[in-house]
Amino acid sequence: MKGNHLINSIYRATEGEGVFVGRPQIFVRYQGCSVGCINCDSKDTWEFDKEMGIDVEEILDRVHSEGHNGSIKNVSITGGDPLHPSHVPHVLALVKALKERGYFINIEAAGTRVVDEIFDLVDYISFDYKTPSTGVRTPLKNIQKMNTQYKNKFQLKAVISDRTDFDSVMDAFKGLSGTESSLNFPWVLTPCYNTKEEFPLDRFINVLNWNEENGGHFRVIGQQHKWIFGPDNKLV
Ligand SMILES: Nc1nc2[nH]cc(C(=O)O)c2c(=O)[nH]1
Ligand code: SF4
Ligand SMILES: [Mg+2]
Repeated sequence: MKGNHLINSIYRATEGEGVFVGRPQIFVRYQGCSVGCINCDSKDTWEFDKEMGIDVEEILDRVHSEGHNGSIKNVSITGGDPLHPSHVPHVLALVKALKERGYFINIEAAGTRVVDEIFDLVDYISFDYKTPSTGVRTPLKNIQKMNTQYKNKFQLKAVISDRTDFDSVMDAFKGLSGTESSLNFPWVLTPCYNTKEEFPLDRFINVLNWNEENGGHFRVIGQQHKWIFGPDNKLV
């Protein structure tokens, strides 16, 4: 181990998900996740492998070189689960160092934890709403907290495998509508594109139709990188 940041990979690619789709950025992917989503597309990132430890200076060097020597200033911190308690102090140090160097930072949050010390410093949070097909739950109180504290700097992303998943997002939307004065953040539905499957055209069309038939509250945004490179490619 050469440092405390367990890192799976650092690479330049184009954002393939959510409201920033199409934007070039550098991904810093932490290694280690204990959330356990059934349909996770990056199970290779689950193990907390100490051999993958590097230090913050090395991350900063690689972010700089991957970003064409500092010309790309968008970074997305993902995983794995960058908000696992064992990653948090290291992610916090990385976020501070990147902010000092003028980077815009998005963090991918699994929806299971709201981590104020990190969320206060990053520019944007892509917060998951875990649907039934994941086997994991996002408590509504987490979304309420995001809506109160991080207005204008987060999106809610939900992977949709089937109608049950769509209905659970509708239930969350209706449940929160009763308690919140506004729900003005983007609700993004991501039609699930599993590893080793063909592009799921029928599922995609179903999600579009369910959204249209139920008030059109959500934005349906697929995983563009999987259309281009396939669902099993890494570093894209
Ligand atoms: N292109 C691309 N965009 C992404 N947005 C979020 C990703 C993730 O794995 O967290 C991801 C990813 O793996 N690739
Ligand atoms: S939180 Fe992310 S990396 Fe962890 S199991 Fe779920 S989808 Fe996979
Ligand atoms: Mg991915």
